Amino acid sequence: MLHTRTTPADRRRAFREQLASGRLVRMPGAVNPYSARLIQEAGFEAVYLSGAVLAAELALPDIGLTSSTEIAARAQQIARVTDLPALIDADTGFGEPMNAARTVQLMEDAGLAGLHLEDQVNPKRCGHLDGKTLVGRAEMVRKVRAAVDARRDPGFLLMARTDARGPEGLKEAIDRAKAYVDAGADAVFPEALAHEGEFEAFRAAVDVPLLANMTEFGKGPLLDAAALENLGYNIALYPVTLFRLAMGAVEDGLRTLAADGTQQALLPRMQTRSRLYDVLGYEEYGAFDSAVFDFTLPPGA
Ligand SMILES: C[C@](O)(C(=O)O)[C@H](CC(=O)O)C(=O)O
Ligand SMILES: [Mg+2]
Repeated sequence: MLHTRTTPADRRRAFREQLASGRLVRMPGAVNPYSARLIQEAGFEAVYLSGAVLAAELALPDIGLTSSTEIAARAQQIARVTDLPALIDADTGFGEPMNAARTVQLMEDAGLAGLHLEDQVNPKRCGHLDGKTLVGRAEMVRKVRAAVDARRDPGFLLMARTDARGPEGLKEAIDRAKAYVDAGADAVFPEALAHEGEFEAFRAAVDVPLLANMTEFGKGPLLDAAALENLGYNIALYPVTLFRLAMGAVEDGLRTLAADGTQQALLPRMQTRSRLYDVLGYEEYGAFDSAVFDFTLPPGA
């Protein structure tokens, strides 16, 4: 009811334990606080806050237009309603190393379990597009060091993402990942690996927990959870999956509503009123005031 019963420290500890367990952490991207509760209820281990989704929900492309304070505010709303650890996509850290340092503290304060920073220049782009440009390795190392220095809770996970595979090849991606780990990154996100063999090579070369980005319509294969666990990956990321599903349903629904002049045909595809109230824990609010839950819903509602 109302909010989570766990503290950010509890969730950071749980996340570290999950990553050390050798079991795959399945991490769908939330589209809003409500969907974070659905992710938890469906039995997933962690929640992601995707930069692409945070931008798209503001009807913006994923090119680094959102600000750190803007996404921290959204992150706090999401972290507040789930007991799952939440990892946020902090893009390039929103500027120079000192901006990345401030971003770390904002995300700690938002109650998240960790963040990732990537080595693209600004304006950045989706990691699965062509034409990416990277900052120099030394500059990204400075950014990672600044993030590590700024972190106040050692439980907060700092993940480095390298976008090098596309523009510079697998070897450069591995070398950069190692440099970022030496600079203090706790985990690595190798973006846009092309096939299973590359996932394997990356795992063999890098010693820290690894994230596998299973984004749809991208450059890589959609490996299933069993395959990723066998490959030794620690996190399976489904960053934009719920957003794409939800928006697909919204578009279909709008077409039907416009064509039929009524939403009658859509009812079987809708979440019902009673299911909505279940997810919200509506009934439990009667513990504060019995008058808030003293009604019955009609059958089928
Ligand atoms: C993971 C990602 O950074 C995101 O913002 O969710 C994106 C996902 C996408 O655009 O499909 C990325 O891979 O760059
Ligand atoms: Mg992103």
